[in-house]
Amino acid sequence: MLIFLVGYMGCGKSTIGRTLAKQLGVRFLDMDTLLEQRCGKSVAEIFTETGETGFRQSEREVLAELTSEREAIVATGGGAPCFFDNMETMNRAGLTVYFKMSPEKLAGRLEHGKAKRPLLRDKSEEELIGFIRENVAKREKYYMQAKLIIDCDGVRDDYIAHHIAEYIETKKEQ
Ligand SMILES: Nc1ncnc2c1ncn2[C@@H]1O[C@H](COP(=O)(O)OP(=O)(O)OP(=O)(O)O)[C@@H](O)[C@H]1O
Ligand SMILES: O=C(O)C1=C[C@@H](O)[C@@H](O)[C@H](O)C1
Ligand SMILES: [Mg+2]
Repeated sequence: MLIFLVGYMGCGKSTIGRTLAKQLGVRFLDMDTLLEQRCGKSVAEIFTETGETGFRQSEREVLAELTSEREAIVATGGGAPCFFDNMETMNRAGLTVYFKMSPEKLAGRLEHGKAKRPLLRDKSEEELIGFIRENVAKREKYYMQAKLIIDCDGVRDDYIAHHIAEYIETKKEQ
């Protein structure tokens, strides 16, 4: 099965995705990493050199290539589902899972990881929570189109991984 993990920056797509892929014995792919390899630049450099428009275009191309994978866990870019018809593309190609997390929790996690994330890097500590609140509110209509929605606030990573594994099992039985 091809599984796309979606959600805001910091919700744990890469961390949990890697663990889950190991558990299920399938490949783990990270869209941001694939994009960096393809462009030979970091996400931050791609934003600086081509703007967000260029970044979203490359992101879309990476996603198009990924849809031909048969079995993998994909940690998507935090904004990927919210541009073009990307969410529809993922829903057609496989299982989509939204890691839903409150802006307060996300801000706490992202305070120290701003440098690598171009949309956050110029935000002060005070601005961060407001920006995340507004941005999540705009994006949720896309994230909520995921086939499986997991409320991740106060939930341990291993439980989230277990929940997804169980969901896949029940789908196989149907
Ligand atoms: N269970 C956890 N508890 C606290 N912090 C965590 C937990 N899991 C991950 N983090 C931290 O949250 C940050 C984001 O985690 P991760 O990179 O997995 O998120 P992501 O959804 O892939 O984000 P992005 O879309 O920016 O790639 C990291 O700095 C990581 O150390
Ligand atoms: O939420 C976003 O728009 C982003 C999330 C990251 O995964 C990267 O794809 C990039 O920093 C943009
Ligand atoms: Mg990630």
